Amino acid sequence: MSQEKIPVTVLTGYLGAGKTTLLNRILTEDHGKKFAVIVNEFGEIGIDNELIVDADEEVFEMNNGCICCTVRGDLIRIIEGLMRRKGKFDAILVETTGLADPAPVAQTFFVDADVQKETRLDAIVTVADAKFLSDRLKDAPEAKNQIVFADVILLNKTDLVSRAELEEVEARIRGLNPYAKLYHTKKCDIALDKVLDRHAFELDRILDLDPDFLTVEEHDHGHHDHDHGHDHHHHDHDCAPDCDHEDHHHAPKVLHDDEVKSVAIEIAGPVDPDLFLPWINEVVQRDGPDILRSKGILAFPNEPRRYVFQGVHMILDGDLQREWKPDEKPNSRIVFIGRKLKEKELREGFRACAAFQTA
Ligand SMILES: Nc1nc2c(ncn2[C@@H]2O[C@H](COP(=O)(O)OP(=O)(O)OP(=O)(O)O)[C@@H](O)[C@H]2O)c(=O)[nH]1
Repeated sequence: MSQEKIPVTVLTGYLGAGKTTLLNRILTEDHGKKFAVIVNEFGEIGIDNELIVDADEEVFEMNNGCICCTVRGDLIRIIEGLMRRKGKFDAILVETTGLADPAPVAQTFFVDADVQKETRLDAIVTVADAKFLSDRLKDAPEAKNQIVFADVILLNKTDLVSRAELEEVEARIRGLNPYAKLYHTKKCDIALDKVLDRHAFELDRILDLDPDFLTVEEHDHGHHDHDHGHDHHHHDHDCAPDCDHEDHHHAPKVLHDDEVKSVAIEIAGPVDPDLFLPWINEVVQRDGPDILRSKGILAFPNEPRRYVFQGVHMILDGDLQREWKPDEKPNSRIVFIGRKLKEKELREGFRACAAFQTA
C-alpha cells in the first residue's frame, strides 16, 4: 500500500488579517474532508481557540510562546502524535499567530526526519489585510516574511479600500513576492481548491531566498545559527516550559517585534454592555493606531449567548454568538495586542465595566 504523505497547509498573515475567518470557512464548507487543526496564539487567555467554529475537527493548541521553541517542541510533538492516528484525517491545517514568522514553521516539515517522512508542506497561505498591510510592512518585520514566504496570498478585506489603495498594496506585495498566486477576497471568500491541495510550496524558491533554510540538520536538532541582519527578540510572554532561552541566538531565523505586547484581562462574571460598548469604542478610537488587535468573549447579564467582539486598530465588530455551554463559566475576557499599551488604564477601564461590582 502506498503511503501518501499528509498535506499540511500553513495559514499565516498579520494580526487580524482574517486567518480564523479562512480557517472557519475551510472547516464549515462541505468538502467531505477531515482536518486536524493546530493553532498557535499570542495572548495568554485562550480566546482564539474559542473563536474557531464548533466543527467535528479536533483542535490542538500549540504552546503559547515563541515560535522557535514551538518548532522544536510542540509542533513536532503534535504532528508525531497525529501520525500515530493516521487515517483519522486527510490533511493538517496550521494557523500561526499573527506575529509568527512562517519560516521556522515551514522548516519543521523539512528538517525533522519523522515529520518529513509522514507529511508534506502543501502551501503557505498568507491572508493580507488590504487596509493595514502597507503600514505593517513598514513597521512589523513578521508581516514582511509572511508575504515573502507565501505560496498563496489572499488579499482580503477588499471592501475596506478603494481601487487605488488596493492596487497600491498589491504592488507592494508583488515587490516582495512576485511568485505567489494572489486572490482578492472579502471575508476570505475563496474556492477551497485555490488554497488546499495546491502542491505549491517550492523549496527551491525558498532556498534562493534563504540558502540556510535546510542547514538545521547539520547542527543539533533544531538549531541553526546564521545572521540575516535581524535580531531575534522575544515577546513579553512565556516560552514553552522546556524552552532554553540562552539558545535563542541559535534558533532559526526568527523575526520578532519586541515592542508588541499583549494585555489580557478577565472578569469573573458578566459586564454591563451599556458600560462596555462605549468604553471599548472610546479606547480603540483613541489608541487604535497602537492597538493592533483586540478581541474578547463576554458575558452580559441575563443573556444566554456569548458576545464576541473583534477589533483591528479602530475597526470594531461584535455580535452575540452561540449560547454558553453548561460546563463553561460565563466570564468576560478580553485581550489587547499592540505597542505602547496603557496596561493600567485598560485593566481599570475593563474592570469598571463589570455588571456586578464587588466591594
Ligand atoms: N470588513 C471586513 N472585515 C473582515 C474581512 N475578513 C475578516 N474580517 C474581520 O476582521 C476581524 C479579524 O478577523 P480574523 O479572522 O479573526 O483575523 P485573524 O487573522 O485570525 O486574527 P488574529 O488571529 O488575531 O491574528 C474580524 O472581525 C473579521 O470579521 C473582510 O474581508 N472585510
